Amino acid sequence: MQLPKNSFKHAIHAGRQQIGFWCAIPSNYTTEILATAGFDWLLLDTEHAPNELPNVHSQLQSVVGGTAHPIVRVPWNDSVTLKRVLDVGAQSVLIPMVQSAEEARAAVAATRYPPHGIRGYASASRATQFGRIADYCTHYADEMCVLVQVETIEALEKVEEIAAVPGVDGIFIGPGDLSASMGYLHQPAHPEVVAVIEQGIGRIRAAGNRAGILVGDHALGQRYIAAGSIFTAVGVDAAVFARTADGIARQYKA
Ligand SMILES: O=C(O)C(=O)C[C@H](O)[C@@H](O)CO
Repeated sequence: MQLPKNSFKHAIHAGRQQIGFWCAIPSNYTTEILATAGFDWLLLDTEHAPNELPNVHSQLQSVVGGTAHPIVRVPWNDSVTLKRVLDVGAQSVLIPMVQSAEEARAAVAATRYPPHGIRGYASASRATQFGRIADYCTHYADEMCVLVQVETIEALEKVEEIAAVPGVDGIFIGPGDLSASMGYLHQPAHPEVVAVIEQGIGRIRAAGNRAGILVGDHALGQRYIAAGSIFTAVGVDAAVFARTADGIARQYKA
């Protein structure tokens, strides 16, 4: 068997915009619906969603055949969690709250086998198609995509150093946590936050790395894409479901 190509990684390295959607609902059923909606990538969240590894496994199965490449967000920059998520077949990971180049190096090391890192070896994991991908250990890193989240003002100050860490394929600016760190909790679209995000995207690009963001609003999405965001999540399933349900209920219950 062949190691699957990571369409998302190759696209962002080639400068092709990747439009994504955030799966906060921990369900293989909703993930399957979204995987065939036309997005380029889906974020399977285990940081802020009640989601565990067996369910991530079924979400990864549910996207096969769709258009969207799955990216798993781990709850923390933790080598054990990353090892388990990679073993179950994730080729792309998003790692929250990376505050320095040292933490970014630790994140990359957790995804690489020795001598390049500390990932533990498993002979028959789903990642290797149960041992059927004969050259997995030779080529896995070519198809591995490591995205780190920069989401505080302190981390943004060091973004060039983080961007220079080998193996960091992209830097996602977390607008919610960044706004909180700026004193604007729950105001990710505050003009000062938006200005800092636009500058951050520009600095990541200027440093030769790739920037990503999450927006809940089309105009802001266009603005960040214009600023240089190359992987852009444009909605969150739980929020879309809640707002749509609220609207339908209001039509009858107002
Ligand atoms: O800081 C942020 O913003 C993020 O990291 C995204 C959030 O976790 C959230 O808005 C996704 O629902």
